[in-house]
Amino acid sequence: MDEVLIEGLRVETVIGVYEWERHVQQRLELDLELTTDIRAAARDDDLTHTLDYAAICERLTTYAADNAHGLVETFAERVAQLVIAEFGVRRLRLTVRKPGAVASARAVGVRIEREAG
Ligand SMILES: Nc1nc2c(c(=O)[nH]1)N=C([C@H](O)[C@@H](O)CO)CN2
Repeated sequence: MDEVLIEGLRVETVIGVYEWERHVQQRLELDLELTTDIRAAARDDDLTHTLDYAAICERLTTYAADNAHGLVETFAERVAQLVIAEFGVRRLRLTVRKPGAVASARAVGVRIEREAG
């Protein structure tokens, strides 16, 4: 099966388990691998037959700006379910990185795989 890719999407959001983190915006970086079949889009050269990665990036940026979470795990799960529900994605792999959370690490985060249904 084919995949539509989004790599290194930077979003600003309220995220963290500590009290001070409830009052600041922090950056998360998202990678998504979205399983789909691109053959109809390629055959007809038609965006409406595939996943519009620009539309998904815009939606996730808005979601992050409008919602607060404690754990990166919670953010990842909500984003995965949103992408499945709103964009009709059947299967995805999502990596969420929180750069700067641990000074001695380039980034920390989670990676999940989810399927519709
Ligand atoms: N597995 C996780 N561990 C930690 C998280 C998290 O979301 N998932 N969060 C924190 C703090 O918010 C930290 O990022 C502040 O620097 C600690 N551990």
